[in-house]
Amino acid sequence: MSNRPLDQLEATIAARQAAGDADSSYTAKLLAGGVEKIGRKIVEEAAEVVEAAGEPGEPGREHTIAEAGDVLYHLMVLLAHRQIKLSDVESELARRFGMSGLEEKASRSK
Ligand SMILES: N=c1c2ncn([C@@H]3O[C@H](COP(=O)(O)OP(=O)(O)OP(=O)(O)O)[C@@H](O)[C@H]3O)c2ncn1[C@@H]1O[C@H](COP(=O)(O)O)[C@@H](O)[C@H]1O
Repeated sequence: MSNRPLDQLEATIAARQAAGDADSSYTAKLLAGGVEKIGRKIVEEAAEVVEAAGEPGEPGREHTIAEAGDVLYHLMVLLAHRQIKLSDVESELARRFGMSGLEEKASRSK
């Protein structure tokens, strides 16, 4: 098993999903709320990371790291809810390598 923190977090989320004990696990509680509850948290945390990124200096940088952690965690819970693996998202990102974001946007409007 990989010791990459994102892989370890994915495994923990999967274990909480399997146990389904919303009384002892925040992850299980979120999962029980479905797309609506998880999505609300992602939107909330996304706004917080953007706000933190606008804060100056090292405190702002540290705050941004903490809020980015919250966004990634909640996004991973949403992926687990939809039975999507981190590797599925990585494959999608790898597929885009070498493709300019501007070119991709232009190809969509053709
Ligand atoms: N990485 C995280 C993580 N990041 C953030 N959070 C939680 O996300 C919530 C952030 O929401 P807020 O700051 O808005 O706090 P809140 O107001 O209490 O949240 P709400 O009740 O409004 O949803 C807090 O409760 C945090 O504790 C996380 N909860 C869990 N994990 C990971 O998931 C693992 C399993 O956690 P449990 O499922 O709780 O056992 C943990 O060991 C961690 O590794």
